[in-house]
Amino acid sequence: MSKYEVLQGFYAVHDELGSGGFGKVRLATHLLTNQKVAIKIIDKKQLGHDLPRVQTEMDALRNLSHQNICRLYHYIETEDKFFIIMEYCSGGEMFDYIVRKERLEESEARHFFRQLVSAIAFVHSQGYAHRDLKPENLLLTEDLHLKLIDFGLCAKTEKGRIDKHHLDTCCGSPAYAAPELIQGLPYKGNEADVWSMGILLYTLLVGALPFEDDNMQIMYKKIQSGCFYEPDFLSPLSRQLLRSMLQVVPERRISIKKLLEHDWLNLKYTQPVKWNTIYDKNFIDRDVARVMSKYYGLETTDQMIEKIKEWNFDYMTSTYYALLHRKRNYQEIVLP
Ligand SMILES: CN(C)C[C@H]1CC[C@H](N2C(=O)N(C)Cc3cnc4ccc(-c5cc(Cl)c(O)c(Cl)c5)nc4c32)CC1
Repeated sequence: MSKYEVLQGFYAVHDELGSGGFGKVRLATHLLTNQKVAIKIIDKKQLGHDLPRVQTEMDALRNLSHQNICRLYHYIETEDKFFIIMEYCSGGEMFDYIVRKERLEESEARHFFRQLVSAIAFVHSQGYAHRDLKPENLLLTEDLHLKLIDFGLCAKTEKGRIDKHHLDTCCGSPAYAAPELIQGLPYKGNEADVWSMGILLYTLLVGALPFEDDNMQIMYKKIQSGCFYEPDFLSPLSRQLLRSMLQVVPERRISIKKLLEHDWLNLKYTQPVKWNTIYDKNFIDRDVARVMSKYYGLETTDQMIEKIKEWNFDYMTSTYYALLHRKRNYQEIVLP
C-alpha cells in the first residue's frame, strides 16, 4: 500500500533518487503510459517558513518550459504535502559525469555549456534568476541533454524593479556564489548567475573548483581576489572567457548577451546558441491527442487538443507529456 493516497491509480512510487532540505525525490511510474517520472515530495511541516520557496519553484517551473529545463508534468497539493511530478532524467547528475571523466575536452565542455547558457539566457529572458547554479543542479537525459533543476532559490527579477537582492536566503553553495553575494551586498540575480556559470565552466574544463579551501574564511578571500589557477592545458580563448565571467566587479562581468556571442562558445559551431524555447504551448501533437481523446471518451481529437491546451498540470498534462516522451523515443503511443 503506497503511503501516498493521492497518487493511487495514477503513479506507482519506487525508490528514492535523492533528497535535500525540501524533502525527497522518488522515482515513479506514470501508470497509464508506463513512463518513468520523478516525484519531488515536500512535507509542509518540514518546510516551516520555507513554504514560499515551493511556491517560487512551482511558479518558475510552470512558466519556464524549455528544452534544457526539467519539465513539470503534474502538481498536486494536499493538506500536508506537495507532489511535484517531473520528467525523469536517467543520465543522472552532471556532477557525477565530470567526476567520472575527471575533466572534459573543450569540445565536450562546449556541448554541455552551450545548453546551460541556453537555459539561463531563457530563464533571464523570462525575468527570473536561478541563483543556485552548481553541478548537482544539472541533470542529464539518456541522450546526454542537459536539464536544469531546483528553482527553489530562483527569484523573479521584475522588469524595471531594480533587482537588488540582499542575502535573503543563504543562496546556494558558497563555492559557486558570486563575491558580491557572499559579502551580503545588494546584488543582481542575473550577474550572480553569470559568475556561477563561470565556476561551472571551470569545473567542466579543469575538474576542480577555481576557489576552494577547507577554511571558509580563506575561501571567501580567494573568491574576493578573483585570482584562480589557469592550468597550461586551457586554451587562450577558454581562459579569456573564464576571466570575463569570473570578474569580481559585477559591472565588469560579461553579460549573458555577450556570452551568447563569445568565440569560445561558438568555436566549430555554425549556428549561434538557440536560447529561446523550442516548445510551443499552442502546438499539440495530434497523434498523442488522438490516442488520448479515445481514452478520455471525447468525440474528436480537436476537443482533446483544446482540453490539453488548458495546461492545468493535472493528470491530463502529465499523460500528454508522458506519451509525447514515448513518441520522441520512437516507442509506440498507446493507452490501455
Ligand atoms: C541534491 N539535490 C538537492 C536533490 C537531488 C534529488 C534527486 C535528483 N535526481 C538525482 O539525483 N538523480 C541521480 C536522478 C534524477 C532523475 N530525474 C530527476 C528529475 C528531476 C529532479 C529534480 C529534483 C529537484 Cl530537487 C528539483 O527541484 C527539480 Cl525541479 C527536479 N531530480 C531528478 C534526479 C537531483 C537533485
